[in-house]
Amino acid sequence: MANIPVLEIFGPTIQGEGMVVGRKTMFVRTAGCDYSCAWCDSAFTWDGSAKDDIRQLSAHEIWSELTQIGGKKFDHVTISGGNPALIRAIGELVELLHENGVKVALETQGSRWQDWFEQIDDLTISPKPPSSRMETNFDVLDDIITRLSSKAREMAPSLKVVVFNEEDFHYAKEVHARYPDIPFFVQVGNEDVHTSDDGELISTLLRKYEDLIDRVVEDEMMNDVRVLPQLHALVWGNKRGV
Ligand SMILES: C[S@@+](CC[C@H](N)C(=O)[O-])C[C@H]1O[C@@H](n2cnc3c(N)ncnc32)[C@H](O)[C@@H]1O
Ligand SMILES: Nc1nc2[nH]cc(C(=O)O)c2c(=O)[nH]1
Ligand code: SF4
Ligand SMILES: [Mg+2]
Repeated sequence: MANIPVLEIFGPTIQGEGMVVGRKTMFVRTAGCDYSCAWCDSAFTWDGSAKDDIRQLSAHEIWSELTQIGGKKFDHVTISGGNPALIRAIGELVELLHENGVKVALETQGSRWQDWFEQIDDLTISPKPPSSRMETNFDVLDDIITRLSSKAREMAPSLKVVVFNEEDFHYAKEVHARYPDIPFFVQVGNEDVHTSDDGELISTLLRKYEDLIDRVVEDEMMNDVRVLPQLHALVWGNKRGV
């Protein structure tokens, strides 16, 4: 059985972002990313700083740890990273979770396709705006969206763009216009992913949330859009494992 590089397994907590915000869930965070976003809040997954903490686990070992930590207090698991879409073996984990009656969400940036995407219940694709200093390959993204849209399934993907500035907002509008039928979310960017001053961070994030709401409210191209903060950041700041 192929192994999966894992950095964190935690929960139950709530999904703090996007299409199933507020949903009680466990998290599995994989190691490794094909991007290096300037403002990544999980840079330890790819910058080498946590390389000694990476564990190569089988799907069964991950399931066993999920139940050890979460007991019977969960029926939903979110796989994030890093970019979990780099790892083919996650297909086995998705299958195992489903066999156990657990729903599965995925967080990925839309730079790589995996056949197991079609099995994901809540799939969030988060293409990266200019402030990240990453370049979106729209050929790849078009292909992913086409494949997911052509499936007559209950599962529908969503798009989530993090916005830090005017240029990012413009990028978000382009992405929404390109895929008008995909549920679209804009998310407040956290500019200070290292501070432990929760009070200061939370008031800044709430101010930025209001700014982002204002932008969306005033823009006729952004009518069918949801605006969200990272709920977990408002509750726990930059704390890891929540
Ligand atoms: C750490 S990423 C891991 C999954 C995948 N690599 C991706 O980027 O979609 C999880 C989510 O956090 C978002 N994110 C990362 N850093 C952020 C920050 N500083 N502020 C707001 N959202 C951030 C990403 O855009 C993504 O939607
Ligand atoms: N509570 C909580 N919600 C989240 N939504 C996306 C997360 C991520 O890091 O991918 C995340 C996370 O790390 N914690
Ligand atoms: S794609 Fe996701 S994990 Fe990778 S660097 Fe960007 S935000 Fe971080
Ligand atoms: Mg996070």
